[in-house]
Amino acid sequence: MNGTIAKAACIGGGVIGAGWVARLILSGVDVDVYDPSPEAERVVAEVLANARRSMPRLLDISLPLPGRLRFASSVADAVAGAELVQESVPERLDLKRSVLTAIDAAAPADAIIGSSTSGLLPSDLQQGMTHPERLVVAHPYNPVYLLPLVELVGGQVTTPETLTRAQAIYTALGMKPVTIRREIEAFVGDRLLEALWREALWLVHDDIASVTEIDDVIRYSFGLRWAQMGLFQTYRIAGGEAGMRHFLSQFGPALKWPWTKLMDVPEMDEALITRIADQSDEQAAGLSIRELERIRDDNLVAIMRALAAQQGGRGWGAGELLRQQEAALRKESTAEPLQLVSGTVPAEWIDYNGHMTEHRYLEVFGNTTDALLEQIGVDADYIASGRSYYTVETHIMHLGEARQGAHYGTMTQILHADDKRLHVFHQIRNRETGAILASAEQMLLHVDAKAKKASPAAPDLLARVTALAQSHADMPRPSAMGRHVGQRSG
Ligand SMILES: NC(=O)C1=CN([C@@H]2O[C@H](COP(=O)(O)OP(=O)(O)OC[C@H]3O[C@@H](n4cnc5c(N)ncnc54)[C@H](O)[C@@H]3O)[C@@H](O)[C@H]2O)C=CC1
Ligand SMILES: C[N+](C)(C)CC(=O)CC(=O)[O-]
Repeated sequence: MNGTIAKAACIGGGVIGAGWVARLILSGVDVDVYDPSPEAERVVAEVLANARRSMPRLLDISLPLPGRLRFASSVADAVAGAELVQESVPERLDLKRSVLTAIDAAAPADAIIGSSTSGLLPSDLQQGMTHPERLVVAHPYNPVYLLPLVELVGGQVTTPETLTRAQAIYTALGMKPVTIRREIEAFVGDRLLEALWREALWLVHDDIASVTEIDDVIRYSFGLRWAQMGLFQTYRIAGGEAGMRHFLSQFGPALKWPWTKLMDVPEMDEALITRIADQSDEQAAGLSIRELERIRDDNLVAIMRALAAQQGGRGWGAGELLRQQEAALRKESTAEPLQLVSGTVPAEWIDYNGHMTEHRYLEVFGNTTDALLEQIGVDADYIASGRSYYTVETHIMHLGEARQGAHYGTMTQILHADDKRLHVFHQIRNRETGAILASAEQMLLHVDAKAKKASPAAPDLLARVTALAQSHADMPRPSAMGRHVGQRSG
């Protein structure tokens, strides 16, 4: 089922609601927001600015053109025409019931209603709704515009069709929906986080460790492990060659030892609050929330892009999801020439002249060629069969400057393809101004990597690349085609 939607409504535009707005807008969905707070527009604008800065850097392909953002005057005004309504008001059952009832009364009959609740039961939220069958808990993780998980939890009267439709909608937003089999308070993620949080509070309460020391224990060890393998797979490995069964037999008894105070939680009195807050202030070292958010976002993008580069470029974990999202976006891209790679010029690409340095252009063109090869079927399996393409010639022309933060996109035209040669013309353009920043004419040769010599491409691959070349045959030939270095223009 195709879950692409055109319009959504976000009721509540705080930390999480604004994150939903950002993910939806940058996924090309029009969003109406309703939030009575006078601060809502500012908060949404600041979170959206963070998302515009980071979300495009996750992928090597352009995100869809952004949707339209509008602030509505009421719930009814916001939900008109919405296919998805995402509720993100404060975690109070009475307030959520009241808001969900108002949404239910005004939303289109086929709209899905998702609640961002961190732990309230969907069956409790459904009380009082006229159409409770369309309510599903859709619990995200902060920042919503970068972390892909959304826990889907149905209530007693949520229909299977609602869950299926919700899966498709959130998947189309580039997310990883995980449907929890039975409702339980705090679902899965927050129950696990709550266990860790309670223990951490005791450690601070009993002055065993400070907030910084606890955070360092997490981020220099299992925090890194959990970013790519979770808990069980990590412990399977920890069991050595005998695997999980050995791990359980060896470490199972520890579960009976008094290692934990989990069944208890320290009194959150003023003394403990002050101690935690003071230590947290010291840990923040003067950085504002927005500065910490940008550091967090840069780190998350780097981790997820690193995961996307694993397994021969097929990706692992959250990185594999990024590759799947890129493939889905490429299928939607009917534009000619091919738009294969996009991104935002990061600070580390800027040289002493204050603009994007030259080798980064070759990096972008190289990524573009890789994306083209992936699209025509030169994937890990094809390469494992001992065949590939080598780039044998590149002529790059620098036509404009790219400054830090510039949003760029590539365009690729196939100039010629035969059984051994693939002649392409890439361009990098500024996606906001349309200015062409650079071009690269490349000749690729299909090779038998074992014999180290040119060889004919596999018939099905040749058919695909020939068809692509034919679809580009009517495009105007680039004026720079065939130029040599130093040739006068005109
Ligand atoms: N902060 C977090 O890390 C996460 C929070 N959540 C859940 O998301 C929901 C919202 O939490 P936050 O965004 O953190 O809270 P928040 O306090 O940052 O935002 C709540 C927003 O709701 C607005 N609001 C209050 N009454 C409203 C009404 N009647 N109609 C429309 N808007 C109204 C407020 O003005 C505020 O902007 C909660 O259910 C929370 O458990 C879920 C995942 C993570
Ligand atoms: C603290 N919290 C319960 C609101 C956290 C969540 O619900 C999920 C998250 O983003 O950690």
